[in-house]
Amino acid sequence: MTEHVGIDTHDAWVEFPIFDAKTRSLKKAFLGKAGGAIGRNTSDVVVVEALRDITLSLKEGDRIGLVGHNGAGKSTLLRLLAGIYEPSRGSAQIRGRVAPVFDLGVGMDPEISGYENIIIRGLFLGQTRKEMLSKIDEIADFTELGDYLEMPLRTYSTGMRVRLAMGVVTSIDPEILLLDEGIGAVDAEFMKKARKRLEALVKRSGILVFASHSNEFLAQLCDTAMWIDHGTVRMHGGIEEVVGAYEGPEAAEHVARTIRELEAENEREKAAGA
Ligand SMILES: Nc1ncnc2c1ncn2[C@@H]1O[C@H](COP(=O)(O)OP(=O)(O)OP(=O)(O)O)[C@@H](O)[C@H]1O
Repeated sequence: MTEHVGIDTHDAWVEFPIFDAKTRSLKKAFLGKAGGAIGRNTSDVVVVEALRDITLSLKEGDRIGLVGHNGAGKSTLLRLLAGIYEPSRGSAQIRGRVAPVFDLGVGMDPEISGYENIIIRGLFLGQTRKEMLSKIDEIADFTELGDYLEMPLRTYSTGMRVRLAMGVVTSIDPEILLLDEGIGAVDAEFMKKARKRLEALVKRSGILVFASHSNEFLAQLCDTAMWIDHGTVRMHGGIEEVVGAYEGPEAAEHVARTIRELEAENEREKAAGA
């Protein structure tokens, strides 16, 4: 039986043709320190091979973090999973309602107020105006933006925009949540609150895929990790193990400590609530 919510990609590639590249002498795929390989396709056009041979299977309850160098392909993978990019080779099958929290500008209008943007972003994510109106007070409370919600969005800082986007996304029950780096722009206290909502959301159903350079955030939100290296999957496993292989033992210890602290905090909250 096919599960209702799931992600399956098979040998998926994403290539960007670059028609104005000045690399006439380029014969073979070239690998730099940052970025995907630069090569040529069958029509001899220069292409950036942002993702190569990505085979990945995620099911309900999976919370996966993406790590890797600049230009490794993390954001491209999120866009592939969001259906923004089609694989140029191979296949990608996404089942479930997807909510991407990146490109914070998408589905938002800088000239209208925070309140109006909450509605607009909800519509962009497939909600009706009526549904959004019934949730708007709760979302407004969650964002803690107060009177700023009456102000045009262009007056907001990055972190304030992320608060708005997180409020909308966690209120609409997406089945697949795709988060990019940008959410690191919120302060520690808000992150704690957002994490609780995200955890609850992922528990209710759902899959989380989160690309970040912050091991702290990764440890807080994910339970497995995938190391993307020059567009390919280098390693997929427990978060501590993958961060350790990518960054070394100190980073792995930081992850382990963060997980222990979270567990202790959850225990304390449980005891206080009992
Ligand atoms: N629209 C595009 N056109 C051409 N090349 C692109 C495009 N988007 C991404 N790339 C290339 O694809 C590769 C992967 O980029 P991507 O943004 O996915 O990396 P990333 O792992 O998210 O990096 P970072 O950690 O720096 O955000 C890079 O080589 C980049 O140059």
